[in-house]
Amino acid sequence: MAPQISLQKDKIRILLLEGVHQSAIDLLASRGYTNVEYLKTSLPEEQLIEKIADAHFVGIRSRTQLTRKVLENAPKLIAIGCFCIGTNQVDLKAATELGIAVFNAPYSNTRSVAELIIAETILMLRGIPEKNALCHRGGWLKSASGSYEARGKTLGIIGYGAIGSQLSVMAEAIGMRVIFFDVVTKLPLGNASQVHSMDELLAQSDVVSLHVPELPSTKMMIGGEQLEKMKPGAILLNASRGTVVDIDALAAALKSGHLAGAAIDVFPVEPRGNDDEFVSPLRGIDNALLTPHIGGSTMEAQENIGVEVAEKLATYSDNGTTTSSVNFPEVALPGQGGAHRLLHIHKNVPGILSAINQVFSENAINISAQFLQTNETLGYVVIDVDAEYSDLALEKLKNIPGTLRCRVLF
Ligand SMILES: NC(=O)C1=CN([C@@H]2O[C@H](COP(=O)(O)OP(=O)(O)OC[C@H]3O[C@@H](n4cnc5c(N)ncnc54)[C@H](O)[C@@H]3O)[C@@H](O)[C@H]2O)C=CC1
Ligand SMILES: O=C(O)C(=O)COP(=O)(O)O
Repeated sequence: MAPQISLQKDKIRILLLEGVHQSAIDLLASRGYTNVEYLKTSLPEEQLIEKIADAHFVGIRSRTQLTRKVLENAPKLIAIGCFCIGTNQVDLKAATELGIAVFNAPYSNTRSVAELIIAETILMLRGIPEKNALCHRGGWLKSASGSYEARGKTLGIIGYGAIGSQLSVMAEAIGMRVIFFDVVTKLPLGNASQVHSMDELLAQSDVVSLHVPELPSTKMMIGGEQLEKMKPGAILLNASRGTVVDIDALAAALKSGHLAGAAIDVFPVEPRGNDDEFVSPLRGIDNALLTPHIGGSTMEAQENIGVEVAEKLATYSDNGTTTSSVNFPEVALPGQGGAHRLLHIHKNVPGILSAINQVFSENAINISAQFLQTNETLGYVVIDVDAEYSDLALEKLKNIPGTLRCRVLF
């Protein structure tokens, strides 16, 4: 039977992991949600299952793995807030099948990533990581050999989305030639141009920067073969996802000297928190500039993300609005006035809508407003009724076969 959720705000439990910004807690409090458990790290699966068992909302960043097993053990969960861009850490199929809405912050940290990549481009073209490491060991490598200006060099961007396209504009501003490869035809900004294959991009670029999401099609998209196709002395930058690059092949390409350097922000396996050890085949390679997944970690980005995602969760909780959800049909809902609002999330299969409408006609319940939106998998119906009928309607609605979640808002 689908879980019934209709609670006073102080009974709504919110679990926030991975040290999301204080702005999220403040926003939630300003909307009346104070029952928040706050952890600075992600949790391993078993501990997560324990914590999430009672949670109505969970907030995570890129590290917490919300697997099907975890979600199936979260009977009260209404929505997930990814306080970041990527949603690959969530089993979206499972979330959708379970009627759990997922939200993220698609833009708030994009500028931070693009700025970091510009900085790294310049540092890598000058061989700074290696020179810096030598200085720390008492060495002194004062030499122009292998050091270049960014001006006039070719930057190849793989994935020309929110980050890739901003990077394109910034790179042109320092005099770089920009080419990009994307699976979708994109409007090139400035003088950038789209190339038709990744091989073409790899063959032409002095610096290659990856800005694709983690998808089955992007996993290991840069392996030994692709690294081989890069120009000798080229530089690889990855601030997308660790699984996009074959890290062992990259270590080999750096050790052989085929690549001049790499700046890597994301790794196939990352520590859960700041107290855990970072293990990687790239450790100890001086011309690898390694950063602990901080592409989007600026005060500005984190504060904005905190507000943005907390706002989406609070609004979904308050009135059922799903605008910009990554897996739910999008509905922007007006206030409900004095009515009680029933939210019915169901499998998108034939017959459910008529079963829903039957509940109201058979029980002579007047509907004051009704909203419906579907996507391939889900149907989302919102029905406003007089307060006196909501308990009866809820009871009947949640027993309709195919119901995933049903709750009432007072
Ligand atoms: N290091 C960090 O802290 C951060 C990392 N990220 C990562 O960066 C990724 C990209 O972010 P956005 O630019 O905002 O995403 P986006 O969705 O705006 O752009 C991604 C682009 O990649 C393209 N793409 C997809 N598959 C491709 C393929 N096989 N080959 C070439 N292009 C392909 C898409 O068509 C799209 O244009 C995020 O998904 C996230 O994983 C995002 C923010 C911070
Ligand atoms: O926004 C993203 O996708 C990121 O990778 C940033 O992740 P984070 O919030 O820093 O764990």
